[in-house]
Amino acid sequence: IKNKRLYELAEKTPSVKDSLPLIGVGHKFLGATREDIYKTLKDFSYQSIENGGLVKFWVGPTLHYMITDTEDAEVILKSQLAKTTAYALLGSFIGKSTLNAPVPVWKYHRKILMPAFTSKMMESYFPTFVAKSRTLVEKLDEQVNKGEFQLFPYMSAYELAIVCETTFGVNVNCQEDPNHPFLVQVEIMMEITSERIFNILQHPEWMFKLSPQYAKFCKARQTVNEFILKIVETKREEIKAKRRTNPEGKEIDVTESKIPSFLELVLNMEKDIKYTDTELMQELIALTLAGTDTSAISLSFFFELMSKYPDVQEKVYQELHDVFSDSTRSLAKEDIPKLQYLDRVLKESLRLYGPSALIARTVEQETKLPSGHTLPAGCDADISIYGIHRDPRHWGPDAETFDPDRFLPGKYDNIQPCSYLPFSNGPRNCPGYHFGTTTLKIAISDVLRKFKIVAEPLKSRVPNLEAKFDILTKPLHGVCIALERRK
Ligand code: HEM
Repeated sequence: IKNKRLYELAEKTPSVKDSLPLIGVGHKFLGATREDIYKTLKDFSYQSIENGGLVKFWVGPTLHYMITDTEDAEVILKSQLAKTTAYALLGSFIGKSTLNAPVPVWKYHRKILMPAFTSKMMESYFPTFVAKSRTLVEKLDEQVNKGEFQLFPYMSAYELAIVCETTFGVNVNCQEDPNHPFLVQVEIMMEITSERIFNILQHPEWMFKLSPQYAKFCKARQTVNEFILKIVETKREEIKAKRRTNPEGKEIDVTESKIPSFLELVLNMEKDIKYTDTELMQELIALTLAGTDTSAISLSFFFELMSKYPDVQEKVYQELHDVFSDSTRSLAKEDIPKLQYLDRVLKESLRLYGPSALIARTVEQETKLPSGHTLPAGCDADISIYGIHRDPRHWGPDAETFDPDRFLPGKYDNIQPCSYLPFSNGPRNCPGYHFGTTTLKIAISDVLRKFKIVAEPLKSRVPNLEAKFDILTKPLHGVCIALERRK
């Protein structure tokens, strides 16, 4: 009786195929591998496109809508800010932080976080981005002419080094070891949690505790927590050492002239900011996850595409050569607008293989959508970025084709705002957009000037790269490429 309205409205929308009474599509997820989950979500996205942008499915008692209509997506992303149970499960390691917190907590966290992403901060981060990219090139150089190797760990270590030094103000030397324990253990937690999201039997904490993965999860969480706590302690000590008492007996920070990192800002204002030690640790883990994995995946898919399409790689290289000539200097801020082709290739790579294939919101108030459908309060609205980025209505009949020139000025100008969503949209969009794209462009410009990325080229312009659902979309078997040094 309580859910009468929900059932009434659900009846009005077509369902995905193969839905069963009571369990809905639960059977498709139970015991499924992360590759199977990715395939099922892809399949639902295509069914949503075929149905004009919206399709429903039940996972047990929870009603979901898979949305690929861009105007509907915009309304949801701008009006519904609460995240779903799936994000709450991330709470086992990030508590209630910016990424997944309920709306009132999120508002507070986001306000504290945003000063770390101003353009002044971005400028202050630039030298760190460049230094870490140089180290990345040095590390990759060790792999030249040694055959195929896994690229992803190098990309993760590069992005982790950047996040730690810029937002925490600490150099963690993780590029020395691409299999850094923090990165390995974070991956384990993400794997276990993504399987848990689609296994409703493991949603209650006590059931999860009985599962065989729980011990492995706890061990991984401990390593990650210790890594972050050590950073906080190091920083606290540094700040203490730099504080002096002025003649009026007031404590002053002698590092005032330097732009403080996010962590320094928080620790300097500890009396005003209401974070407990655990909350601060969890917020930092969330920030590290949000900043490291997304960018590392984006870079890995980008380089994989370059290995599959050598002609595109060559054009990127030619453009870099036109801008830098034979100089070995790194990218400067002023070079970015000159690299128009690189920008198009990166946009196209993020369209087809962005790290977020799906974002979800809980619909808290009944919402009428521009398409005419009404979503009931209490359902989950799943915005399929995967589907929106491949919908022929926005991207034409060749939507699946890898074609950077679809982003040429003139062609791209008329695209609707929510047709391109690698960084989401609305108040809970990605605050790290500039940060992320700048780290990507610096690494790409350094790596592609120094090396040719080699793998078996693809004959088809439809890449069909294999992927899996690990909360984010990751390459199924990593990215295996070889490197040749350019003359
Ligand atoms: C290519 C790189 C990146 C991509 C594609 C990306 C994508 C996204 C997307 C799609 C969301 C929305 C998630 C959702 O609604 O469920 C998001 C949120 C977020 N991202 Fe990024 N991101 C990237 C880099 C970064 C970086 C470098 C940082 C920080 C250093 C960052 C910090 C965050 C945070 C804190 C949120 C949560 C925002 C909120 O809920 O208010 N991201 N990102």
